[in-house]
Amino acid sequence: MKSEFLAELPSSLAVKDFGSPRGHGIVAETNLPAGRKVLSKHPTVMVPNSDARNTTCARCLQTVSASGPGIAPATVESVFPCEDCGVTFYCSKSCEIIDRKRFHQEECQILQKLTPRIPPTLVVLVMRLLILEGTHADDLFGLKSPLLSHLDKKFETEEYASIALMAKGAKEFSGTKLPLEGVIEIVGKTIINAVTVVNPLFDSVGLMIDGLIAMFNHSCNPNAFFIFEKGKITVRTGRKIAQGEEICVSYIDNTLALPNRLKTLSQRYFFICSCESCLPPTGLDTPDYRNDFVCAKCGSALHPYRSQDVLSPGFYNNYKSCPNCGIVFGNQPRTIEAIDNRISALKLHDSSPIMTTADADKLLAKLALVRDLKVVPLHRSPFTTSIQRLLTFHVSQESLAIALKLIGIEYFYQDPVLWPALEMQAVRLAHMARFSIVLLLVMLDPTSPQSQELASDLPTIDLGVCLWGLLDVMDRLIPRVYGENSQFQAYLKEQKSRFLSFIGDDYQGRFTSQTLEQLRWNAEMDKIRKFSITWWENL
Ligand SMILES: C[S@@+](CC[C@H](N)C(=O)[O-])C[C@H]1O[C@@H](n2cnc3c(N)ncnc32)[C@H](O)[C@@H]1O
Repeated sequence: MKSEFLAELPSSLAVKDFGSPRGHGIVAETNLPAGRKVLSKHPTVMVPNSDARNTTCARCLQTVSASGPGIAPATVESVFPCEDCGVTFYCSKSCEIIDRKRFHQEECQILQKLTPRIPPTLVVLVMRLLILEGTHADDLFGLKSPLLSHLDKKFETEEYASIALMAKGAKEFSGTKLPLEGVIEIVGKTIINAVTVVNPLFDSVGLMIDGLIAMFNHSCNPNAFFIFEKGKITVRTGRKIAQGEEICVSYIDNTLALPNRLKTLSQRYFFICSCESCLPPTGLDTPDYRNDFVCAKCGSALHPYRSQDVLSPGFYNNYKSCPNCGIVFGNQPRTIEAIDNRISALKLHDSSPIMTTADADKLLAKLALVRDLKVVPLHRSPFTTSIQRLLTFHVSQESLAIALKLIGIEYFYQDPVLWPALEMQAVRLAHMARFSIVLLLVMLDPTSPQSQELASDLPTIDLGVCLWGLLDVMDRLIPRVYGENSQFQAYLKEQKSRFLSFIGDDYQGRFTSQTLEQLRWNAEMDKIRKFSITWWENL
């Protein structure tokens, strides 16, 4: 496979053709240890989310604050608008000059005409690709290469109609000379190959596309992950990878149970996953806890969903009775299929992407109904995904009391089951960071109604010890996950000094001179666990 963008592939990696339907992927050319940076580059094209353009630099996607004041790590002090269009913002003159040269010169005129109706993020991304297409003969981002677009599968579907519509818009706005079919192909490739850019707390800040990065295939049990800092995307190994092994990342929320993952991947990326977590069992598998249910009678875990043909109606048949207490689940209502149907009928994620307090309350009430089925463990979807959504909402609203309750569920009942090893889990770090920030906000403003509510519910807890322990554990983990001198580490240090200056000189020694064991960190944290689970059980 020859393409300009492949020139940037380091010698420790190679492109391999796996044939149809998987296509190309990246394999290790040497043994790689866990935590190794395997690739780091500025993506070919990035765009900030449309609703965050005025807080995000269009060139490097660093933000003033991504979601909610005081919560998300602000990676730049300020951004300023382009003087001509006023729509695109930059963090520095150098970002503006580079961006203007590559895209914005042309894009600026388009945006001036379109203001105030700025197209959706994906269309802006495609317009930027079209600008590059018009100015570079080389195949900079793999558009002329065999990158998959899956247009054949979408033809005559609703998705195809919406792709054609987006392509029409992008063609018209950009004034490209490419025929419509060519633009449709680019939109198709963009949908399959674009990557969501997130900050260290996993809030989405924009979209990017890059030919080389697009070569990484998906696994529901990935051995590598992406991180984004200072305008660059970096691929790091999450565990040891042997020479010849494929390097895969996860495209989706991989806390989902198998049927939900398959559905998401086929709807969003148009493929049936062939990773080890989705393939038929080998007989040597360890249980995949994401697929668990619980026997309502005896409470023991059931590990279903390892079947020859996961998409057939017979898929659920191997779980008709509890292997522990022997109770026969019968035809209804407790077969796994029936449970899944009841959960789907609740339409948990029917609400619009913008959540309101009423939506959040409704979602929580529906989750209580799922809890009452007594067969879905807390670490299984839909709890994982829904609790994430609720947390993002409540943290952005600074509803700290409910946020802390939800965080307790996530931290004590979901993460340790789904990601038992703390090391190399960017997602666990993100959750710990969010946990620590919520605690810090409660402590910084003890007179707020939210803090008062927590103080009356948790009168005997030492929040300072809980917070200090989290910061301490993260301090040790961040360099392994993000590498040395990361922005995330600097952000964490800032939080540590905020905390230390808040408690004052007289008390600092208590924290800095004692181990977490001496501080009885686990015992204090356990109070948050009990507080959360009691709230959840009585919801
Ligand atoms: C971002 S591209 C990855 C590069 C792609 N293999 C290619 O040759 O262009 C995503 C596409 O690769 C394929 N793919 C990625 N991961 C896969 C997996 N685990 N199982 C099957 N196909 C996969 C799917 O066709 C998917 O839509």
